Amino acid sequence: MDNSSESSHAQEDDTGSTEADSSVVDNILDGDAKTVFKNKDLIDPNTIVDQDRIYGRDEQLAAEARAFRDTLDGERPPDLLLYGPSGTGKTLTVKAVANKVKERAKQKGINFDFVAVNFKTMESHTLDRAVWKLGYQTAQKAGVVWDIPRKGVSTDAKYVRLYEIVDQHFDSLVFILDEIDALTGNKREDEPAYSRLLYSLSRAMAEQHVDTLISTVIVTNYPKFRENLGSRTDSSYNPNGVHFSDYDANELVEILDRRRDAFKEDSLSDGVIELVAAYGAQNEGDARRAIDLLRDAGEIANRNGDTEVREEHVQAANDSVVKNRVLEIVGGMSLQKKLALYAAALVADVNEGTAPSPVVYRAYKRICKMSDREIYTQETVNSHINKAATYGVLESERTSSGYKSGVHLLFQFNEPVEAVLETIEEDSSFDEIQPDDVRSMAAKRI
Ligand SMILES: Nc1ncnc2c1ncn2[C@@H]1O[C@H](COP(=O)(O)OP(=O)(O)OP(=O)(O)O)[C@@H](O)[C@H]1O
Repeated sequence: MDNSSESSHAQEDDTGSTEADSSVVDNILDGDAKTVFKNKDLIDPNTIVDQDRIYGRDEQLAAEARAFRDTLDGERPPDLLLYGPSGTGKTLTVKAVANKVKERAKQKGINFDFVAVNFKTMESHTLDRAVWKLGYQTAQKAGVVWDIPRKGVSTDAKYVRLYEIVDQHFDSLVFILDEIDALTGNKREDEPAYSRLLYSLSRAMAEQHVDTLISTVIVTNYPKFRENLGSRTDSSYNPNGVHFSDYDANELVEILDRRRDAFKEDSLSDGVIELVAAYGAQNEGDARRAIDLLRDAGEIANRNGDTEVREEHVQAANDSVVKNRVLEIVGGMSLQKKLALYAAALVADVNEGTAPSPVVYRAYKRICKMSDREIYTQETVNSHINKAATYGVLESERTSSGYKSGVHLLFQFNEPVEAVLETIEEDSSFDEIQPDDVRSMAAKRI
């Protein structure tokens, strides 16, 4: 008690004093850990959960198990191509099966392992960088030092060291290559880097670089990447395709239900899982986003000192996810693009989420006058708004119905209009604009 009054004193006397800060920290660290979580790992996006927590993917698990079974017979497993939208269990299922195979292989004295690499997260998408990363991860799995610098060593030399490690440490190895289509390489080269990488990996055994049985599993949202494979890769690379579709709300309920024990008993109130699943289904049926939302709701409950996660925590978590998504897109826009989008959002706000372009242009002109900005042509304003469409904030369609001035564009918001408005209004350049004035003008003209 005394401590807290001392600390508030310290803050008044000396703003930013470390004394005040450290007592806030001490209070949190010394206090009882009040948390709704029991086993947070279960809702960590990187955890590979056991098979009994994987829902509705029997067909895919079976296809993967059939392929990997060959390892146990001393054969090279066929290459796999796992495709489908984000967060649909591609990585989870293949790693779960690979872990099982690893256990069984060990019992048979076979040294099997898998090396998973995501190419999207690399800062450069060249073949050289990809081979370096593959080598680095493989060395980690083998428990040896990857002694090759990123620069100053040829790509060939990197391959040589990679194959040396593979050959010395594994009887059978699967490379799980996530988002390989990001590996575009140098634009001047006519064959994309991923095509060259696949070719090399598929030829490693035939060219006797290794005795290890090597195969690949490609995980992608974009199976069309195959159309750009070079002809030699195309003829040597024939994976078994496994499709993953997105989840509906009921499937997400089943998935989330199997992670209930991430929370303490009775700390998830009724309806929470269903609400998270409903938001998840709106978010393209992506289980990752649904699990993240459930965890975020738990964090909010913790921050509020609540012992139970309730629907209001889920709503708050979802609002913040939506706001961050909108901020990511809108935050990077130029002022003129923001003015155009703001006009569209204000019109949509009084018209159930849709905005006809002629009304938007009037609203835009009014906004520019209020804030003393240069007024661009209608064509430019439409094209500025269409830019937001490419990021998925809204959709635009050409129509001649529903509004008196002939053929025009109709903008339909995908993201909640309030989130767009709130995000733009945080920019101080918008302070002089009176949104209600624009809203009432728009309402009269629709
Ligand atoms: N059928 C399922 N049952 C249980 N959990 C699932 C299921 N599908 C996905 N998940 C969970 O959702 C999250 C995302 O899954 P995963 O990483 O496998 O997606 P992905 O299809 O590989 O996505 P991306 O294409 O973005 O790499 C993980 O936390 C995973 O555990």
